[in-house]
Amino acid sequence: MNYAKPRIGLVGSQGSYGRWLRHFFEARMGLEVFGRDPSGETVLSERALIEAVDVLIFCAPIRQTPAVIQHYVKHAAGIERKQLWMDITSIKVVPVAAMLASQAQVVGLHPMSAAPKSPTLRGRAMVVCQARLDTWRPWFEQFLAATEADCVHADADQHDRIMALVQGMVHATHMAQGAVLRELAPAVGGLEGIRPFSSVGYELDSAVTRRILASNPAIYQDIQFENPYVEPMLERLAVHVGALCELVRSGHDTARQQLREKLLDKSRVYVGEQALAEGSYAFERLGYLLADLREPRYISVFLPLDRPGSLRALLSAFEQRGVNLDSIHSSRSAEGELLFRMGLSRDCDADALRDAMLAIERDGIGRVVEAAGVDVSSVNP
Ligand SMILES: NC(=O)c1ccc[n+]([C@@H]2O[C@H](COP(=O)([O-])OP(=O)(O)OC[C@H]3O[C@@H](n4cnc5c(N)ncnc54)[C@H](O)[C@@H]3O)[C@@H](O)[C@H]2O)c1
Ligand SMILES: O=C(O)C(=O)C[C@]1(C(=O)O)C=C[C@@H](O)C=C1
Repeated sequence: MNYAKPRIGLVGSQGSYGRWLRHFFEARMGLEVFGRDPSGETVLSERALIEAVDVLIFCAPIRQTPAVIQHYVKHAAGIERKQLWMDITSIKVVPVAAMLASQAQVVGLHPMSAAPKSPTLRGRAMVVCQARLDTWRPWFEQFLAATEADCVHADADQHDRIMALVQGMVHATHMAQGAVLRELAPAVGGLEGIRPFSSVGYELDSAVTRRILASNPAIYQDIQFENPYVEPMLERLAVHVGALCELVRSGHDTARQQLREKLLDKSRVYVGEQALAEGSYAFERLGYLLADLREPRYISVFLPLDRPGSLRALLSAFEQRGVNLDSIHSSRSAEGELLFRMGLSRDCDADALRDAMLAIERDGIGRVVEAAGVDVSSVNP
């Protein structure tokens, strides 16, 4: 076993996380990566893949993963004894138990986001279920540090119970919102007709719903069906929505009182004052952020030089020309490129802005990626 520079095997190497992990291990950790995937990477047989690697990672679809792992356990037949096997499945009990049937050391992982466009998992949580870890521990610690994820340790059962709430409940309620919108929105102008009426809450929920609908449907299907703690959660959800419907239908003052007690007062006490205040403030801050991002006058600039002072140089290009900025956010393009997005005040002078944009390009401060809401058509960055 090469504990210092292990060879990595990816089962499901052509999928969205498989491709991200390959790049991560090669570019961030300098490791050699081998893969197998029925859609496009079949040079190595299962057995040949196991023989070629020190660390094997399962990143296959949720529903298929337990059977895929069992298949690899059978093919390995003991040669995996000194290896480390891991998986990144959104469910943990069954895949981890399947890996434990091998003789390898075993860790279950669950990154709490889709494969990011960034090279690491910085700022995202990752659940770590250390099931059988011994000689691989030092390398494993290095690996976790390299991911830059906010790691939280749990056993597999605790993970699945918590995910019924963090994922099962959030996905279920938003899939239901999608279905209700599909049924009721057409009568009130459709989604475009509703948009100008948005509250912050609607905008946030609508973003979650659209994210789910835009993503791989198998993930959302499998999380509902494969996590055994989801069904009891759905029952509670149905009880509360059903009860609310009954209360509203009855329309009595006592029903109003019951709504307040059951769905507001009791939960308010449960959440506690401090968490309520923090959540309420987070909502307000997201509201300001959404307002800034909705601002129709803005420019987005990519700063190629990641070094102290480059933001100051950018800002001084505006300052020197008297261009007033309403907001500034570091953000990412849809392709994952780090950008500074600056909201421009309503009285922004187009000539001064054009001049600032030319200076940003000419002086090598940055690249203007987008300019909107002010006519700067004569600029040719
Ligand atoms: N996408 C997310 O948001 C996300 C987040 C965290 C964890 N995960 C987990 O990562 C895993 C992969 O998700 P993804 O988004 O990359 O899915 P994906 O569908 O993009 O990729 C899965 C890959 O597995 C391959 N595959 C199918 N059967 C296989 C087999 N028998 N052997 C080897 N490969 C096989 C498929 O061809 C596909 O390329 C899932 O278990 C999922 O729960 C996904
Ligand atoms: O789309 C995203 O970025 C997600 O966070 C996807 C999401 C989720 O919605 O919980 C979906 C499945 C994975 O197990 C982890 C995260």
